[in-house]
Amino acid sequence: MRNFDLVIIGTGSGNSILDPRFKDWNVAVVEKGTFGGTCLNVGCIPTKMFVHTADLAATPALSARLGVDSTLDGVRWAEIRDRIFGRIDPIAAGGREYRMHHADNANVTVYEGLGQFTSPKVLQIALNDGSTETITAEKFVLAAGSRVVVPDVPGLADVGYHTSDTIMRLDALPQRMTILGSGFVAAEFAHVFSSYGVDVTVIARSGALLRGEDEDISSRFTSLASAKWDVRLDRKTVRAERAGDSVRLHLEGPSGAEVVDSDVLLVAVGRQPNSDLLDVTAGGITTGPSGHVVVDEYQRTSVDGVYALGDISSPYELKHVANHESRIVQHNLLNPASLQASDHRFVPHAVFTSPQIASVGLTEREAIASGQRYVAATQDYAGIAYGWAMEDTTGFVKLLADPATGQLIGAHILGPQAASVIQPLIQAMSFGLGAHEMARGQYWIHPAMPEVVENALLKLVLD
Ligand SMILES: Cc1cc2nc3c(=O)[nH]c(=O)nc-3n(C[C@H](O)[C@H](O)[C@H](O)COP(=O)(O)OP(=O)(O)OC[C@H]3O[C@@H](n4cnc5c(N)ncnc54)[C@H](O)[C@@H]3O)c2cc1C
Ligand SMILES: NC(=O)c1ccc[n+]([C@@H]2O[C@H](COP(=O)([O-])OP(=O)(O)OC[C@H]3O[C@@H](n4cnc5c(N)ncnc54)[C@H](O)[C@@H]3O)[C@@H](O)[C@H]2O)c1
Repeated sequence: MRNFDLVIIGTGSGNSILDPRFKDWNVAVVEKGTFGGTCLNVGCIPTKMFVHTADLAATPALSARLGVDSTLDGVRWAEIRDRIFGRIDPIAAGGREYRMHHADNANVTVYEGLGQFTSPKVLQIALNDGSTETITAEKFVLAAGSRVVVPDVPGLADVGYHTSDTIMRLDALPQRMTILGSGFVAAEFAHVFSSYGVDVTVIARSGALLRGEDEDISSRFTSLASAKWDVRLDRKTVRAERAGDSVRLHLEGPSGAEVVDSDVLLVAVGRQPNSDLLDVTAGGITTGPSGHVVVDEYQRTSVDGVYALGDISSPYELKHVANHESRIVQHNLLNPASLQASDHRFVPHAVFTSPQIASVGLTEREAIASGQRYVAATQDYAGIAYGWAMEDTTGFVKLLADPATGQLIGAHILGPQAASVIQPLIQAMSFGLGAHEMARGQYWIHPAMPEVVENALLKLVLD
């Protein structure tokens, strides 16, 4: 059994831990799939590259309203797909090559295969070449991420469905696509494929899309989406079958039984942590009810010397969180006498759909549930000069603040460039800048989009 100073399992954010400071450590990296993990290969990066082209494809339909007539002549799917993966795949391959063969990594052994704990700090690896190797180490980093959940719908396994892992590599654009689910992945791919001209049906279990968002955001988005896509709310999916060339879903909803036929079915009902694949229980590592590895503020698991980061331990399932935690684990490995804690106070997210959505801090529902005193203010994009230029009629910024201190406790945006417009609000919350101080303590470029934030801040009625 080979012994290491450090074993890292997973090459998503786990792969960023190693730098020259680890040159004297004997390190093993274990990866069962494509180097670089979810974000690079099947997540954030390719999806946003598709979203950018979808935004372009959607522009002619929007610009006629402003007196600029143009037409969408076509979407060259195969060319878009091959350009995107022609850029990403070599990055993944280059990362693998670097870790496996570059002189910088002379102290690193890469094992390509599935790692599973057999006892505390003992990992058995089923290598891709069919052999098995068992390794052990003083320290471990669990960075094995999460995977797509497939719901238990009778017939689903036999009809041929896609997930976010496969949908971006379709051979050709379908005419009709059904998306089962109503979260991040559903909202982003519905925008991508509908902008390319695909007829999209979205099936939601509950009465709203993106219902984890602030209620005002979720209800505005649900009504905008329902005008563009065939949105079926409050539906239970009871069965799936093939009907000729179509995938048929049998649903039950407010008006009884119905069927939806489409050429392609995308299943997007969430992700689950890979703690079971890794058999962390055999490694003595505690998991919570959701299967996430339990960590303390220093990213330490229940076993001394074993750290975890990213989707395997984080309910946020976001790349910027995995990256932050990876920096914390890196520091704590190198500085055991002065541990740093992760900062999860203000974790933002954005949904790159149309319109974009971005959020940080408490929703109004959460603020009410917390029992704390708060004030809220809303500013429409339509009320600022750049909103006039865009003739935007649906976007808004909603802020929540503590009236006693002036500190922001939540910010929610639906509208153009929401993911960028929200950044100064994240900064203010992270550094404790008061709402009115933020509004009046700096210039706001006129007439630019962030004026929507300035005006929302000024509307907050503080003590
Ligand atoms: C479609 C999609 C779009 C997304 N878009 C965004 C976005 O825009 N912004 C954002 O912040 N987040 C986004 N995310 C989420 C983001 O991709 C994840 O939060 C992030 O990649 C998690 O990183 P990680 O390092 O924890 O895990 P991963 O990147 O998943 O890495 C885990 C690695 O571990 C390997 N592994 C797993 N089990 C084992 C084992 N037993 N043995 C060996 N290797 C193993 C896996 O093969 C994988 O390579 C998106 C996710 C999806 C699916
Ligand atoms: N822009 C981003 O940051 C981004 C983009 C994509 C994904 N992600 C990450 O990936 C994770 C996974 O995304 P996702 O959209 O798959 O999950 P999600 O948790 O965002 O949404 C899943 C949705 O499916 C619904 N659902 C669950 N079971 C169902 C069933 N049996 N039938 C119908 N609906 C069902 C849920 O109610 C929920 O609305 C997200 O949590 C997110 O953190 C992030």
